[in-house]
Amino acid sequence: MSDFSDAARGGLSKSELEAVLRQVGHERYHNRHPFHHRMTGGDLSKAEMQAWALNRYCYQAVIPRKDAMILAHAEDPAFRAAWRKRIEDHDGEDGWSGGIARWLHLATSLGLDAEAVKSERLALPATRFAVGAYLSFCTNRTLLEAVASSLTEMFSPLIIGERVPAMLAKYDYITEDTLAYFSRRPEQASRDADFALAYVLGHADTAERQQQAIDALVFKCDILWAMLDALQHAYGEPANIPPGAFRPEAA
Ligand SMILES: O=C(O)c1cc(C(=O)O)c2c(n1)C(=O)C(=O)c1cc(C(=O)O)[nH]c1-2
Repeated sequence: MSDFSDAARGGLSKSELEAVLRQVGHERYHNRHPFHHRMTGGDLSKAEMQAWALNRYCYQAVIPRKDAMILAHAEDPAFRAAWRKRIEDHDGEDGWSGGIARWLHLATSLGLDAEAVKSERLALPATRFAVGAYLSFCTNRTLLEAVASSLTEMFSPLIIGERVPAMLAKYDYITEDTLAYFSRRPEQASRDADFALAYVLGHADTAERQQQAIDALVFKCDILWAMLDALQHAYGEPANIPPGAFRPEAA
């Protein structure tokens, strides 16, 4: 396992920087998390699956807001034209015909109440803090760092490829319809990650900026990791459900 805090020392070529970024994902992406392994191993209770969907809704809901922050920081119209597709993917034409609506469908297919999910009231405190940290990172850091923080999407087709077949095989209450959200994501994520990676490789033109890009991706892996830590701590064995958070009987 690497400490990436000094990875750009002396400056890297574009291909070396790309290799470091891919190594960050290889070592730190949330497909390495025990909660993900329990999910793909068929070991989650239905309550844990519901808690995952309910908490993950908060992440989905913040994505277009952080992308709007990125748009606001971008001075190049061509950049904005490319990046705004991400907001359209999540919000759809009318707010409820894109990815957020499909995530809500996933949650309600698991038996959750749509209004309870949308209210985010029952999410874990750590989920709220993690998601809020992502939004403020993209608000307060440079455009390069915000774009680099989206590069976890380079690895999301991998985790989706692990998750979807396992969920269909191991949980009898999960169907293709439940998981419709994921059918479009790998293609969208590859398009978005290719664009973001080209931007980062083109704009991280000093050792300092390269290190900022690496740190941003490490930070984002930490966000995703912290969200699964919180789920495991709250709903795994023994359960430690914080006051006010989702309880299975209240679903
Ligand atoms: O299923 C996943 O594990 C996963 C991971 C990620 C990610 O790596 O950030 C995203 C998504 N899904 C996703 O659906 C999504 O729309 C998305 C947007 C972003 C981003 O940072 O802009 N990440 C992700």
